[in-house]
Amino acid sequence: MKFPSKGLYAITQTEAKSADAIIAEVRAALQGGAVVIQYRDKTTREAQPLASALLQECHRHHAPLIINDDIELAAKIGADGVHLGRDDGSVAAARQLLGPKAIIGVSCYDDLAKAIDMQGQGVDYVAFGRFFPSNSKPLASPAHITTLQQARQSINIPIVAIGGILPDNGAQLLAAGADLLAVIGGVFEHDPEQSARAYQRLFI
Ligand SMILES: Cc1ncc(COP(=O)(O)OP(=O)(O)O)c(N)n1
Ligand SMILES: Cc1ncsc1CCOP(=O)(O)O
Repeated sequence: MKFPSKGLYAITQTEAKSADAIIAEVRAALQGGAVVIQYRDKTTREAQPLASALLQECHRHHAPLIINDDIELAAKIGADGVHLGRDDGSVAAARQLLGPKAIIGVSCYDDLAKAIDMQGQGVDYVAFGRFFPSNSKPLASPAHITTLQQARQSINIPIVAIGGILPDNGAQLLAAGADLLAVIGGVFEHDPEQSARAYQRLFI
């Protein structure tokens, strides 16, 4: 499945939630208009059954499921792609295991040179952030809106912004050059369907 060129990229919140609750929340976010889902699980639960159920749910809504960190899990369940951070393995390894059609995204934090390098390595999107303080990842280091503006000039794959993004602070990131807004708390700490709708209105 192709990575969307714009829209809400919703990332699961998994701590202290049952698999059924996570599936129901993801379904609601998709109904509200999320165009991509990322399964991000820092718990010790057995990931494969939940990730497979989320993949089915995503495909019912024609949205790709991206697996955070874990290339092997993505391969095992046939996910649409993987998101790689600093310590999560190379783009080449992911491409080799997942194949030419897989979506590969990378965290570039506040580093435009890295994003340009990653684009050259054939990734499908680059992500910058965090732009605002994030309860979901309080120690994430800050990125500057000027980085998004510069990225817009030199990057021609989708640009994702992340970190503390709410319906009322997201528009400035889109104006600066982001194509997609990646969100955990703003969607999953509230009514996910209504929240997703509020983000979706930023893209109309
Ligand atoms: C879309 C998107 N952007 C950035 C991140 C952060 O990834 P990473 O730096 O690997 O940190 P963790 O998410 O693993 O804590 C992301 N997950 N998704
Ligand atoms: C995973 C990650 N990386 C940088 S900020 C962040 C968390 C984003 O979550 P929220 O939308 O709740 O701030």
